[in-house]
Amino acid sequence: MAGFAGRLARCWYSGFLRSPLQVPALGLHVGGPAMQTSQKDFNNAVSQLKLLKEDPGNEVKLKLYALYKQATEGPCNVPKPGMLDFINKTKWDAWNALGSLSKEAARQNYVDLVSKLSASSESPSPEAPAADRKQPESDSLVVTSGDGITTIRLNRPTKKNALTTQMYHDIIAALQAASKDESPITVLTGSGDYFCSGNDLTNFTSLPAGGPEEMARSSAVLLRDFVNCFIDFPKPLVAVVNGPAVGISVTILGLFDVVYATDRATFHTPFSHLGQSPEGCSSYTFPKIMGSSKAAEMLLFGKKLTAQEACAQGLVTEVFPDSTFQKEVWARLKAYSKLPPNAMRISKQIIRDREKEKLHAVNAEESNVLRERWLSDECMNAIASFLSRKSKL
Ligand SMILES: CCCC/C=C/CC(=O)SCCNC(=O)CCNC(=O)[C@H](O)C(C)(C)COP(=O)(O)OP(=O)(O)OC[C@H]1O[C@@H](n2cnc3c(N)ncnc32)[C@H](O)[C@@H]1OP(=O)(O)O
Repeated sequence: MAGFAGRLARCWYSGFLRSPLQVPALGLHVGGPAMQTSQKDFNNAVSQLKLLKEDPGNEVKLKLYALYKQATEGPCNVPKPGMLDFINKTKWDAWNALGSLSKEAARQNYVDLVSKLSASSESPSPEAPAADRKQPESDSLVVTSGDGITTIRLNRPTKKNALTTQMYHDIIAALQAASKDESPITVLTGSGDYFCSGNDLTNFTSLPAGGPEEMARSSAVLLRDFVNCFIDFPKPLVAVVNGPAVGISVTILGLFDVVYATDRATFHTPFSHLGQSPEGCSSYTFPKIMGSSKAAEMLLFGKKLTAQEACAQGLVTEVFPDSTFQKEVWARLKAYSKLPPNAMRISKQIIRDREKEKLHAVNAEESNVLRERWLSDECMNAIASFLSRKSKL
């Protein structure tokens, strides 16, 4: 709570929402006779917001921001921030989208929203955490164990399973727990039609107090820690690639033991398009797996591979028809999970251990290079462009 309240106190929020049209689309009051919210109710709601136990997420915070500005200052009449100032531009867009909504209606909507948030943050969690496993902090990751398999499922299908900062932390924790649990095999997969669309590009818009440099520094540390967990994972690690994969969800595949893919999957690392550079040890594993020129076509030019192509180049172990993918893959993994677990661990160790030191060094170097890249104009422009919906990769 201290973190969230602290951030609110600092300025309210530095997050992001792409479409300003979502604000009026949320069923908020637009005027009419039932406006009875007093200034006191509004002030109480402002104070109540600081007591929320959970961060309500960027979209809600943006809505709150717009309503607060409309309630206190009326319709937006300040100049629109420049195109590259994308955080302030998005805040401006959200406020501006409220149009001529009256101050009273904005106050009412603000109070209603805070009251809804307070009620949901007080209700008990519907699922008790499993006794033997710390559950992920967010619903965007689901970890289950059964039939000798621990499954880590990316569960943010409406955002194509893009990885939020919280999800990186949750995956690290899930891998650490899985490395010690009873299941002989660990699987990473996704919910919905995508495996994963890579790093959530809005991660870069929540600027900490230390500004972009601090954001780049902490992201580089997080990236290094995240990838290290894959390098060090001691048991058979299998990717069940249920759909297209982008960015870091492709690069880390070089650190998996086996990769099964549906024939709908594609593999795409648009780093140059984003003004970024390779991570996940791909600058080392991809040339080893597919040869340097095929690796360069993916990592430099962002060539998108079909599942069949990725299989031909050794990144994917086997491709299955989408109609039978889940059935075939899980049946096979269930059978593999009955093999003697110690033999599998030791075999993995002997295959992977001599590479570990090199992989850690590569990971550290890639993370450092990316730290610089994230501060470059090329990268900032590419992210601004994605967020303002001008480009799709
Ligand atoms: C701290 C560690 C940092 C590690 C760094 C890693 C580098 C990378 O991973 S680079 C790769 C980053 N990923 C991308 O550039 C992909 C961006 N997304 C897209 O190009 C497209 O969304 C898509 C091709 C993946 C899917 O296109 P499609 O038309 O099918 O669906 P959309 O309408 O675009 O997407 C639905 C929904 O999901 C949001 N979304 C998808 N991917 C991302 C993402 N990576 N970051 C943030 N949001 C994403 C998309 O904006 C849509 O949201 P709305 O419904 O709210 O508009």
